Amino acid sequence: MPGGGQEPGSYYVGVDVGTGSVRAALVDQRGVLLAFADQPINQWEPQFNHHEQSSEDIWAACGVVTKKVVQGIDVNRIRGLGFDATCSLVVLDKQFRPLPVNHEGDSHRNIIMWLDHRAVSQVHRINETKHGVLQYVGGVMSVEMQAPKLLWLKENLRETCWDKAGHFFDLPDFLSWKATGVTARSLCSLVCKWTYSAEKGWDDSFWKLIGLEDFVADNYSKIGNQVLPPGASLGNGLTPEAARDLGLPAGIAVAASLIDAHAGGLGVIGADVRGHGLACEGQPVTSRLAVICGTSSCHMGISKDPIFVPGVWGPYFSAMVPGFWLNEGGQSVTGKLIDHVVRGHAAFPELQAKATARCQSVYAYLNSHLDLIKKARPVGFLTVDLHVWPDFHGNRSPLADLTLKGMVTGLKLSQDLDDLAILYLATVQAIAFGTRLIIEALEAAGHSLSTLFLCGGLSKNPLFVQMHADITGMPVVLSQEVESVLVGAAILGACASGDFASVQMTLQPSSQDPPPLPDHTALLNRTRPPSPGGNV
Ligand SMILES: Nc1ncnc2c1ncn2[C@@H]1O[C@H](COP(=O)(O)OP(=O)(O)O)[C@@H](O)[C@H]1O
Ligand SMILES: O=C(CO)[C@H](O)[C@H](O)COP(=O)(O)O
Repeated sequence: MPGGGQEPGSYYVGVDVGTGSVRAALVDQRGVLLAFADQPINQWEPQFNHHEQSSEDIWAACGVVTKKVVQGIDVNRIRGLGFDATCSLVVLDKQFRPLPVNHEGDSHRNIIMWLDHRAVSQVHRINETKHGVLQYVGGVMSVEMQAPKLLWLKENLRETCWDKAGHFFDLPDFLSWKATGVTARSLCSLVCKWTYSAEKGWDDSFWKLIGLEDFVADNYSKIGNQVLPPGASLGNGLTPEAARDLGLPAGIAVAASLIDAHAGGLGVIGADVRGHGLACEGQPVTSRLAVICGTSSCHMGISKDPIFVPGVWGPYFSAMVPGFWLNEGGQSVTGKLIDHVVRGHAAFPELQAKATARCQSVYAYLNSHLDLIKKARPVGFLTVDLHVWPDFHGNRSPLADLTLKGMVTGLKLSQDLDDLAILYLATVQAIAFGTRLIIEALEAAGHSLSTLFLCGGLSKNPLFVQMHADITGMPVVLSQEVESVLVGAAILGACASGDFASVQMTLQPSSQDPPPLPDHTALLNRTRPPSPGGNV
């Protein structure tokens, strides 16, 4: 992190709220991760395509992990705190108490999760308006964004939720409010999920046209009328109450947040790759595509000028890297799809027993099993007769069609461990081909990409990484620090503390010591796609 005026020995805390768990890290001023903790979080699926969480559960999990990562250190050296989270919708009443987002009236479940697809009719009507704001979400609004979910609440839970609601937050903004009492929203969440424009603000005509004129009438106080760039310092920092909840000192700087994919993008896209002979070395940062792979995969490409890519979210100005436009491609289920396919297979109990006996994860076992059965052929050739279409939860990009479903062709009557391993491989390949389609759409619209930077839980799977390199034909860079999303969150805390002037400063590779944050080393993988044997 060049040019930082930080005190020696300063620490920053990053908190990352993913779909399945909350993670925290203690990071030093060089971007080195000193401590890590995670804690699973609850999810409810009361009916098909309804996915809910609890903001109280999530806040409690934040406290568990932050207390763990600061154990045994001098907490007075902690200078800043940053949050990132999934782009789920949190609903609170006028006194900031949770409100139910379900027909059961269970106010503990007050979050409509990002992957919830209940608002199909609402998003269809929004897209039929062809309003100008849709140009900035790839031409088609996704059912996973907030406007259709808000309309669903108004049309379906008028008395129990809508009429009582005082505050609708994106989850990253809920966390920064909970920590500071400041209701300001991050430019990242409002631009990417709520149709806010960094240049023009809210568009009254959009909200009136879709039947949510209520927000215009109260000057957007329920969805945010104070907007700050990610990394900006909020109010007087951590409140005494939040400090007790999190086990951190009151008054430390707290940053305006980022969505999780954007924190991951920030954590990897500025990596210092000098000396590895990569195509992107010496090239502008716009030649890099960050791919954040967890429950979903998000493909983050930046540009100096706006690029309109049909079916790819954005262009969003300053939503991830200040001063740059962002296009965000995505696949709604990737980690979740692999888990679904593997766990649902008849041979899964056998796989689990064998992996446990070897003290391995099921994925490490499957990867070594594929090595055994590939015989003399490269692993990619095992799927010549088995193909997966991976849109089990619709297609986010570039087809932007939520009605699409998954498909498998080439099934046989046998269901043994070999079959499971090959189906798993075909699924991973199908996901990688989905990434290739997104890259092709980005490049057709004007992006010029040469290198992938992967992070997130799936980037710990060597087969997933290798298939992405093979199928896209691009080198893949993995960060030395595997928890790059958390490094992104900690960067926010470092900026809010004033130790670093801007988020952008942390991205400039420099020859000075200490090295830029994050402290990356490139791990390279360059292979060409196999011509036969490709999946799909
Ligand atoms: N070591 C690993 N090997 C293979 N897959 C992994 C590994 N670690 C995590 N994953 C996969 O990554 C996905 C979760 O990634 P994560 O970034 O934790 O998700 P989220 O942020 O959505 O909670 C899961 O599908 C999980 O199976
Ligand atoms: O829409 C997104 C980012 O814009 C993400 O898909 C969503 O936030 C979930 O992320 P994850 O898969 O890491 O849990």
